[in-house]
Amino acid sequence: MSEEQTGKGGWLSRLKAGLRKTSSRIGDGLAGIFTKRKLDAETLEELEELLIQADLGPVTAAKVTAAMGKGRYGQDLGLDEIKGLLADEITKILEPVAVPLAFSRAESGPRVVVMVGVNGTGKTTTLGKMAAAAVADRRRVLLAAGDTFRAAAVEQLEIWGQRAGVPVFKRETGADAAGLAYDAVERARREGADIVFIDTAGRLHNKAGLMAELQKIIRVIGKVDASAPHDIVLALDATTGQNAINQVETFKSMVPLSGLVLTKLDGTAKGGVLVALADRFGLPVHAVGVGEGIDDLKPFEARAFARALVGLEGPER
Ligand SMILES: Nc1nc2c(ncn2[C@@H]2O[C@H](COP(=O)(O)OP(=O)(O)OP(=O)(O)O)[C@@H](O)[C@H]2O)c(=O)[nH]1
Repeated sequence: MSEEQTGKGGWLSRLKAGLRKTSSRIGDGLAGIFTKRKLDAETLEELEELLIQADLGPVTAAKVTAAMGKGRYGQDLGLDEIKGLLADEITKILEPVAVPLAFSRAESGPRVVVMVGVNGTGKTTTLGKMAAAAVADRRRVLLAAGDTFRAAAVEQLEIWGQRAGVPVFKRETGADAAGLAYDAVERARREGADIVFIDTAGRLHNKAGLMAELQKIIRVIGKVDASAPHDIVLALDATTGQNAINQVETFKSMVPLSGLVLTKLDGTAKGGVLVALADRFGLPVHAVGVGEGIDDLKPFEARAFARALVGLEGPER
C-alpha cells in the first residue's frame, strides 16, 4: 500500500489507531486464552466471550467461534495463526458488504442519494467528503441542504460545498424539506448533474415527525423520477458501538435503507459492531470516515479492516 495509506498520517494507520482499543483487547485476550493451550471447547468458549466484549454481539461471536473450531479441535496453533484465522472468518462476513457507492448517473437521470442519520453522526461531513470524491471522479455534483430545521446545518453544508467545489441548493430555515428535495432533483435534471446528495434532519427524539418527513421526501422525489431516490444511506458513528444496531433498526423501520457509512473510525471506535451489522443486516458499507478532513472518507476494505480489528499488520494475508 502507498505511503499515503501506511505512513504515520496515512488513513490506514488512523484506522488502526482508531481500532487499537478493540484490537489490543482482542490481541491481549487471545494471548491469555491460547498461550500453551489448544483449540478446544473450553478455549473456544472463552474466545466467544472475548468477541462479545469486542462488540461483535452474541450471534456473530458464536458464528465466528464455531467456524474457527471446525476441523481444528485439539490443534496447537500459534497466536499469529489464531489471529489470522480470526481475521479470515471476520473477512468472510465483511466481504459481501464492502460495496462502494456508485457516483454514475442512473438510467433515469441524476443519481439521487439521500443521507439520513442521527444528529452528530457525521452526515453533513460525510456528504461533503462524498461530493469531493464524486468531483474527483469527474462527476457533476449538486448538494441539497435538506436539514431545513437547523440554520447551522445549512451553513455547514455550504462550507463543505465550497471545500468540494460543488453548488449547494438551499431554502430559508423552516422550509418544507420535501419541497426542497423536489426542487433540488428538478434542478439536478435541468443542469445535467450526474449525482445529487440530499442532507436530511436527524432529530430522533421526535421519531414520528422525522419518519413522516423522511417518507414525504422519498415520496416527493419519486414524483420527479419514479426510480429515485437511488440510495438511502445511513451515517453511523463508530464510537457508539452496539447502539449503532438500534439506529439501523430504527431507520430501517422508517425508510428502505440501501447502505451505511461508518464515521469516526479514527476515534475510540468500537469497530467490532461493524461485523455485527454486516452479519445481521447485510447492508452495503459504502465507506468509512477516518478523520475530519475532506479526504478522510475511504472505501470500506473488508480484509484490511478485519486484520486491523484483530491487530494484524497490513491488509495482506
Ligand atoms: N474524527 C472524526 N470526526 C468526524 C468524522 N466525521 C464527522 N466528524 C465530526 O463529527 C462532528 C459532527 O459531524 P456533522 O457532519 O456535523 O454531523 P451531522 O450528522 O451532520 O450532525 P448535524 O449537522 O447536527 O445533523 C463534526 O465535528 C465532524 O467534524 C470522522 O470520520 N472522524
